[in-house]
Amino acid sequence: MLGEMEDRCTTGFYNVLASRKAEEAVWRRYQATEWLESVVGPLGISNKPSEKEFISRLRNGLILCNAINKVHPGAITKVVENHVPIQFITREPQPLPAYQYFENVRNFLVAMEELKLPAFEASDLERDALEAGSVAKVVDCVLALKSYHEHKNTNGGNGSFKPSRSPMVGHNATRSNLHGIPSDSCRRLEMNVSAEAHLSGNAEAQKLEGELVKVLAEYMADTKENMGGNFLASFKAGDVDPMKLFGRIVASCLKENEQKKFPEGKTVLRDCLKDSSNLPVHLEATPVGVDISEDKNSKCCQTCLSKGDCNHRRLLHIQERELQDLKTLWATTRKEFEGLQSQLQSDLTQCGFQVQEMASAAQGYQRVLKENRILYNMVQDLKGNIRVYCRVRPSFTSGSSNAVEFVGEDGSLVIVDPSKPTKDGRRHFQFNQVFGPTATQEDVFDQVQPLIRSVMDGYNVCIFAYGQTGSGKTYTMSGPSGGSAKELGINYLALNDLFHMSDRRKDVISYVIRVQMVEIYNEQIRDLLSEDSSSTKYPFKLFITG
Ligand SMILES: Nc1ncnc2c1ncn2[C@@H]1O[C@H](COP(=O)(O)OP(=O)(O)OP(=O)(O)O)[C@@H](O)[C@H]1O
Repeated sequence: MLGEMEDRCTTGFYNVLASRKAEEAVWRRYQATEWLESVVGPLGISNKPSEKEFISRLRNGLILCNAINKVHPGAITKVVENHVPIQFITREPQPLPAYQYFENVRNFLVAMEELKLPAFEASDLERDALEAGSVAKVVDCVLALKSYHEHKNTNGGNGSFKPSRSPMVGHNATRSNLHGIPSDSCRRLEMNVSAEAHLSGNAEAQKLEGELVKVLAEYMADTKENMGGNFLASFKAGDVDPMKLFGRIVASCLKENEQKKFPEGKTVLRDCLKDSSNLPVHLEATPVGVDISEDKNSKCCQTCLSKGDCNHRRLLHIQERELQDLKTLWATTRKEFEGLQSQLQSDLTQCGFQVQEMASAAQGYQRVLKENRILYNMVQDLKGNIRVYCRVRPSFTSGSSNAVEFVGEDGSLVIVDPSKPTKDGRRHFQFNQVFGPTATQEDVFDQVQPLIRSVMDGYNVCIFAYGQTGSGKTYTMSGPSGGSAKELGINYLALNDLFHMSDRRKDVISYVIRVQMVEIYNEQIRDLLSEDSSSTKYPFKLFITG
């Protein structure tokens, strides 16, 4: 029966504290938000934020750094800014890259350490770390900074400052079975929390002790049917040792699962009860979350522990956490770097393939071009190395008898001597092609244009006009003087073509074009471009006319 009562008593006590802790945690979070806004301006979240909102907003460390710099100017010299205007910050802002906000958070934690103010672990700000206690640690830290700020403002920074700790105990706020204790007891446990924040450590402890006594007394009174005369008599007879009973109650508080959330508990209790021979045996035997044996060799730590606190141990713990955070960050960064490296590698390989493809395509193009050129000039050869065309000039006098009797498409021409209309007066000629009196300059050039391309491919070509005076040589080769663009002769059209082709191929080959103009007259060759009229230079390339 006593065991059952102990269990109910313990459960009820926990539930009251859990309920109170939850209320306190909310109130403290609002207090922290309000103070931060008063120091750094609007945070862009509601003034009564949820745990998630609160932590999300502090995650990049910017607000924390700015706040500590306001409280203690110069505490952090370099703050990594996030240039997102406050009005654009959503409830779930885009986080900075991990390494950037880690720098802010780390600088803030170091600055808090230097001010000897309670800090938290960087991992408490992680997105997934919203577990019991992690937000409370951040809130505690902000409120400690707030208290320090107020201390500085009131005392001008004189006198030592002792941050007041959260009055909460490490217990799971979600614990159920709230019905295990009368509801009016719960109500009576509600405290004026704003007044409590100003209580000293001793007064706070005394008040908590008073509340504990009240709860236990009320609970025992409410369960008087279990408190029969035998139980009270056993107290009187000394069968029940009150110290042992209390020890058992406390030991139940420190069950292994609770130890994880309140690892300092055993150390504190050991120190409290070390002079007592009534320390329950099973409390000694209960495994705890923190192994204090590691301190056995350190006299310094033993001394510290005897005072109830060990800064070295706390620092070691913080540094271990930070080391763990750094390891995680390092692993993430290495993974990102490896990803980038393999991406770059595959991009380079891809690039290499594309260059290879382009090179082989260019090679193929050159090969095809060469084949094409060979075939093209072969066709020109097949058409005949020497080609003779005939152009019939239109008659100047209308009505005069025409000597041209027939012009065939196959290049045949029949001439009739008007003075000999018999068979003897008819002469037949065969050319590559015959241009009739109506043929235009363009018709004639179409037939010789393919030869211009052969010139550009390195073949020698000669086009010249031959005929009696007034038959139209100059007209065909140069065009009439003062004529329109349509009447330009072969010389001009061929040169135009040469320059166009040279321009089109300029990326592949550079051409040098030279022009000579000579005249053969009375079997004398004369250079028409030479200033020396007696000059008889005559190696020519393109054409002659005269
Ligand atoms: N196809 C043609 N259509 C119209 N007019 C032409 C044509 N061929 C020649 N003529 C005209 O005939 C005349 C004589 O032509 P052109 O001067 O070209 O002869 P030519 O053979 O160069 O003579 P020469 O040997 O004396 O220099 C010119 O007035 C020219 O304009």
